[in-house]
Amino acid sequence: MQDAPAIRTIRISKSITFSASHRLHSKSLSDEENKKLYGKCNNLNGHGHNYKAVVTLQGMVDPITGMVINLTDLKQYMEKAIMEPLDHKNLDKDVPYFADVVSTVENVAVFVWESLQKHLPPGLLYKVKIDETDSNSVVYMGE
Ligand SMILES: Nc1nc2c(c(=O)[nH]1)N=C([C@H](O)[C@H](O)COP(=O)(O)OP(=O)(O)OP(=O)(O)O)CN2
Ligand SMILES: [Zn+2]
Repeated sequence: MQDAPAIRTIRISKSITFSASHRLHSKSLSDEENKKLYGKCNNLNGHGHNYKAVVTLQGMVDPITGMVINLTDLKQYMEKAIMEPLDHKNLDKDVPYFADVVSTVENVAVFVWESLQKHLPPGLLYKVKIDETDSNSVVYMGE
């Protein structure tokens, strides 16, 4: 008799890049306070980034398919949840979520998490990492 196959938990990641412009500005602060806090990032013209989003899922490896998720399917979910709403957008003007939420990289990560939760099969999302520049990045795990 054969042993039952081990049920293993794996974390699997896929990354994409998207380009977007934004301006750091809080509606809860005066213009002067905004300028003092955000400096050049509060300039009216805004500025752009090539963001990188790394999405990590955690789940069981299906013993039949050998997969936690088909990475081709994950790519489609990321297109819907990340590329469609954010790529080549002005975050503050084009994305309703950021109308009253400051478009920091922290809040971009929360947006991406919440958007993915609407598109992915339940219970799989583990971690979202957003690189805003080569030197600035955040990790959000839904806490
Ligand atoms: N907590 C946060 N602080 C800042 C954010 C942010 O999203 N969260 N964003 C900015 C700016 O928008 C900008 O994206 C980054 O600014 P900065 O790090 O000063 O960028 P530089 O390219 O000039 O920095 P280097 O480290 O020299 O690459 C600011 N703060
Ligand atoms: Zn910025």
